[in-house]
Amino acid sequence: MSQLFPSDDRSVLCSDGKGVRRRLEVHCLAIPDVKLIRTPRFSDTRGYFCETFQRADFAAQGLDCDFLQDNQSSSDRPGTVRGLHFQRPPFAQTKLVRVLRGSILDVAVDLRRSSSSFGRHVAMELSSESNEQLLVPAGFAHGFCTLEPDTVVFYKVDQVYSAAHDSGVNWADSRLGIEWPVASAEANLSEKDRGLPMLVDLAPVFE
Ligand SMILES: Cc1cn([C@H]2C[C@H](O)[C@@H](COP(=O)(O)OP(=O)(O)O[C@H]3O[C@H](C)C(=O)[C@H](O)[C@H]3O)O2)c(=O)[nH]c1=O
Repeated sequence: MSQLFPSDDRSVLCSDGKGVRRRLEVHCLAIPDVKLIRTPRFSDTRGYFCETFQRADFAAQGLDCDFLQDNQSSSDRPGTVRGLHFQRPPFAQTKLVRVLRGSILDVAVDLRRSSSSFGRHVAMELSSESNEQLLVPAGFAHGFCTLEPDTVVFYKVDQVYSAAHDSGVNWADSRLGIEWPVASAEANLSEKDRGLPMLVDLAPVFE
């Protein structure tokens, strides 16, 4: 499990109309381009409220995200694996991932051939209670394994779906070194995902 690096000192104090101070936290992970994001949660006797994305707040942290589409998936069983997916250029997607119900191990694999972290990954547990989101830039394959029944994942993407550009790498590729919380034989996944290539067999996609 990746350790959180100290967030750089660009955490932003953003004020709202009521003068209430709130802080958008952006933390670098072991691959710095993948960010763990915490947005403020305002709790009271009813429960909580939080803004989960606000373009200007993100841009003030150098995260200029122009999201075009929202996605949501629900997985009935723990041990359900979706991924590792990406869209090839020019439909490559940056994703902002959060969990609405349940929990996941969220994984991003660096596919940028010129990157010093090519083939390496970050893995981060996200849950509906953690108030955390993962920002996965274009150039990464993304996938997750659910840790609880009835887990709902919501994510914003900055490029629309293109079936013709949909691609992926095999989640069970041992060379990736991903410590999944489910054995390959027990995982629940699509036939499409079972047939994805190992990284060594994947044609170069991202420079
Ligand atoms: C991604 C997507 C899919 N679809 C259709 C295509 C299929 O008929 C159906 C299921 O698609 P798929 O099996 O690719 O769904 P997941 O396995 O949840 O894929 C997603 O899971 C991993 C974690 C990701 O990061 C990707 O964003 C995304 O590929 O939804 C659409 O109509 N629009 C879309 O944007």
